[in-house]
This record gives sequence, structure tokens and C-alpha cells, in this order.
Amino acid sequence: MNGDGRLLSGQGLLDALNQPDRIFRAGSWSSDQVLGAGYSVRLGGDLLVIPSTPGNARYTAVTDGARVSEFTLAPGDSALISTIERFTFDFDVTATIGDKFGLSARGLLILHGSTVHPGYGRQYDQDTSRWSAKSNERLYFVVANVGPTEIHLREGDQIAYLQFFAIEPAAEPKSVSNVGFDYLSKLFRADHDSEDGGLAYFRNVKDLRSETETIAGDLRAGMERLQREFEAELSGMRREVAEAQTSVDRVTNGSNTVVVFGVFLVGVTLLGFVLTSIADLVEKLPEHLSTGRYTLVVALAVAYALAAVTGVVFVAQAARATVRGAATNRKGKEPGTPPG
Ligand SMILES: O=c1ccn([C@H]2C[C@H](O)[C@@H](COP(=O)(O)OP(=O)(O)OP(=O)(O)O)O2)c(=O)[nH]1
Repeated sequence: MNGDGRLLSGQGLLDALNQPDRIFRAGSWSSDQVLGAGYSVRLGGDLLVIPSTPGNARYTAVTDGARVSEFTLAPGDSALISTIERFTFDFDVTATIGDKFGLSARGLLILHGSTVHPGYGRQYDQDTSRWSAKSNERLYFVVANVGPTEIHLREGDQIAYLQFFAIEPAAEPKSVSNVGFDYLSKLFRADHDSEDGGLAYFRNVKDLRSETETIAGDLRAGMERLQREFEAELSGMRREVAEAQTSVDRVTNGSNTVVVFGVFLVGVTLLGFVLTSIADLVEKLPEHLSTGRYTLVVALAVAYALAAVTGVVFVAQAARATVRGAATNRKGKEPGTPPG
């Protein structure tokens, strides 16, 4: 292979993959994962840090040798994942790392670096002064469910796409470190039994959302309670106003009746007094009073009596109308009675 920066593809890629410890440790890769000019690395069942239960911010580390064949990420959950493939890159090969859109389309955000460096998965032996393959060097990714629904991930799922390039090796090979599973386990706080693991931003957004929903629910319940109390208060006030109005009407009617009765009494008394006076006057009239004058006096008395009786009748009718009007008003003001 000449190191001209050529993208490995087709038979050249298969040949490179098939060379023992040139790219992957033997037995850790599958030719089924070769697609176009690249290779899809798969989700491993160990070296993971995943939520203890979906939606929970407690994280569990699945160490080398343990195995989890599938797990679920609730919206807002994150995880550290590793590949099934074990890496041991020769110094004349490198690879670029790309996302799998199928995962992105499910709402899975993959945080990854850009490159697998030449010599990744190789170690220098001081005693023999030779480079040898590490037994279990994986690629690690940080993933977060930023979608609206749960995402189920299974061992063997394709998680990233690598494209390999044949390159000129560096004059002096260097060992390539990885931040490592232990460091990332600490980052995810899998070593703490506390509910503050995972990627803080997504956890905070998730917590914020659930807090906001709780507060919004409390506010809604509070508003509904206030509205109910306000309506109860309002109808109580309406009832009290109606009762007060009824009392006022009753007092007004009572006083009206008393006034009308008083006027009636005064009228009747006056009428009696005037009639008695007229009768006395008639008795005292001289006998020789002319028939014409006598008739005039009687006519005046009769006219006065008629006018007085008519007045009393008018007053009585006015009193009746007042009492009826008050009763109608009272009915109209009772709560629940439609206006007009
Ligand atoms: O998403 C990635 C990207 C890279 N690697 C591996 C392969 C790579 O060769 C090595 C170092 O990658 P990178 O140089 O991107 O990481 P770094 O933390 O910047 O390394 P350093 O600080 O040693 O330069 O880690 C991963 O495991 N995951």
C-alpha cells in the first residue's frame, strides 16, 4: 500500500481489513459492515455508561467483561458507548469518523471526535523496543437523546461510519491516547450514587421541563381554585345584595303604606270635620234665607263632599299602585330573574 492519502475502498479496503492487526483485532470486525468506501462500526455490549433506568439521572458503568445487550434512552438521557470493533491501527492508516443519519433521524445526537489516528490501539514495549497491538482498544462516543421519544439501542447497532485512508507514516511513531473509559465513567458520575449523572445540559433541560410542567400544573390548579372561590364569593355577594334590596323594598313599602294611610286618615278627618261644620252651618241658616241661596250652600256642601270622596279614592288607588309596583320591583331583582 503506498501512502498517498488514498481512500481505501472496494477490494483494497477488504484486503486492509483482512490483514491481521492492521486495522482491527482479528475476530472483532465483520465484512457485513463494509458499505461503499467505508465501514460501519457497531455498538458493543460492554464498556458503556448508561442510565440505570430510562429517564433516571443515575448512571451505571458496564465494565469490560460485563454485558448489556440493549438499553433505552429516554428524551434527555445520555450515554457513553463503545464499539464492538477493537482497534489496532497501523502507522500508515488513519480514518475519519462520520455520523449515521439513521440514528440522527431518531433524535440521537452523537458527540465524537473527527479522526482515528495512525497507531491507535498500538502500544510501545520498552523491553522489546517494538510496537504491539493493544488487546481491547475501542472507539468511544457520547450520545444523547435529543428527540421526543425513547430510543432503544441494541448491541450490534451501527453507530458510526469510518472511512480509511492510506497515508505516509510519521517519521517517529507516537502512541495515541484515548481519554478512556475510566475518565468518561467519572464524567457520567457512574461512580456516584447520585441523580446528577450524564450530560448536564440535557439533564438540566429535561429537569427544567419537568419542573416547568409541575409549576404550570400548580399554577393552573391555583387559578381554577381562585376562579371557583371568586365565583362562590360573587354569588354570595349577589345573594346579599338581593336580600338587602328586598329589605329596603319592604321598609319602603311599609313606609309608603303608613304615609298613604296617614293621608287617608287626615283626608277622612277633614271630610268629617267639614261635613259636620256644614251641617252646623245649615242648621244655623236664617229661616228667611232665600231658596236660591239655600240651594247654593247645599250644592257647595255636596260638591265639597264629592271632591273629598274622589280625593280619598285617588289616594287609595295611588297607594295600591305603589304597593304593586314595589312587589314587581322586588320580583325583578331576585337573583336568577332575567332582566326586563
Ligand atoms: O469520537 C472519537 C474520536 C476519537 N476516538 C479515539 C481515536 C483517536 O485516535 C483517539 C484520540 O482522538 P482525538 O485526538 O480526537 O482525542 P483527543 O482527546 O483530542 O486526544 P489528545 O488530547 O490526545 O489529542 O481517540 C474515540 O474514541 N472517539
